[in-house]
Amino acid sequence: MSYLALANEGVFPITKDKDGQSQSELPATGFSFPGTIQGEGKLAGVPSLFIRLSGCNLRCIWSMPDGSFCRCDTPYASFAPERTFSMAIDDVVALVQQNLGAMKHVVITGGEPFLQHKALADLCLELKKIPQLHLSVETNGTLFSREVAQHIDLFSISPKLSNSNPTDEKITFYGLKPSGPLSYHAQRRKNLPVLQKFIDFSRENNKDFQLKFVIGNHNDYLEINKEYLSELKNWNADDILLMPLGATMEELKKTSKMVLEMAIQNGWRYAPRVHIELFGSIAGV
Ligand SMILES: Nc1nc2[nH]cc(C(=O)O)c2c(=O)[nH]1
Ligand code: SF4
Ligand SMILES: [Mg+2]
Repeated sequence: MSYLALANEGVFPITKDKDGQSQSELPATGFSFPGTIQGEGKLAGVPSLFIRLSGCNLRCIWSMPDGSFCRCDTPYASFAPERTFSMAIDDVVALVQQNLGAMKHVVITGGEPFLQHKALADLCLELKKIPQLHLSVETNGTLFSREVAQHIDLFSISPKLSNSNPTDEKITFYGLKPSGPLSYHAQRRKNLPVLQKFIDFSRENNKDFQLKFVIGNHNDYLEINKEYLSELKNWNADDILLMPLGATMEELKKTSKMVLEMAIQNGWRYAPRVHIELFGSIAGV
C-alpha cells in the first residue's frame, strides 16, 4: 500500500475520523459539519474538501508594492515542514468518504502535490471511484505527470513570476540559509514545456485548467504577456486569472485594487481569495 506525506491540516475541514466517529474538536471553520468553499479560481464558492500534501520544490518570497515582503502562505508545507505525517491512501480516501456529505469537489493542494506523483496517482484513481466526484489539483506548474493528470478535472496552475524570487535581501530578512530549494527557486519557477503539457493535456482530454498568477507588482502584466502568454499556445483569456498577493486581509487590501485594474485592462479574470475574506488567515479553512 502506498503512503502520502500530508502537511498540518491534512484532509480538511472534517468532523469525522476514517471510521465515521465524530471528532472531539470542531474544524477550523467553526462549523459543526465538514467542508468549506473553494476560495480561489474559477470554482471559487464551490463547496469542497481539501487535501494538503507536504513538500514544495519552490520557495516563494514576494515583494509587496510598499516594499515589504510576503512569504508563501503555507510555510508549513514548504519552507518549514510542520506537523507532517504520512497516511495510507486508503485512509485518506476513507476520511474523504466519511466527510464528503453533499459535496462533490475535492481539491488536492500543498506544497507541490506533483512531487509525490506516484502515490498521488494512486490516490486520484481511488478518489475518482466516488460517483460524480470532481477533482482539482493546485500546482505551481513546474512538474507534470500523465498518470496523475488522467484523473484530474481542473488543473489550477499557479506559475510564479520573478517577483517571487527569494533574493539575498529577502533571505537575510527572514534569517534563512540560502541552500536547497531557496537557491534553485529562480531557475525552477518558470517551466514553459510543463505549462504547455498541462494546457495540451487539458485540451486533448476535455479537462479544464486555469493559469492563476499571484500579482504583487504594477508591471506583472508585462511579464505575464512576454514571458508566458506569448510563448504558450491554446489558452483563452478566461483561463488567465490574476489573484492579489497577500495572506491576510491587510495584505490583500494593499494589492487588490491594482490587480483588479490589471485584470480589466488585459481582459483577464480577477480572482479574489474568498476563504480569507470569510474565515481570516488561518490554516484548515
Ligand atoms: N478554502 C480554501 N480554498 C483554497 N484554495 C486554494 C487553497 C490552497 O491553500 O491551495 C485553499 C485553501 O486552503 N482553502
Ligand atoms: S509554490 Fe506555493 S507552496 Fe511552494 S513555496 Fe511557492 S507559494 Fe508556497
Ligand atoms: Mg495556497
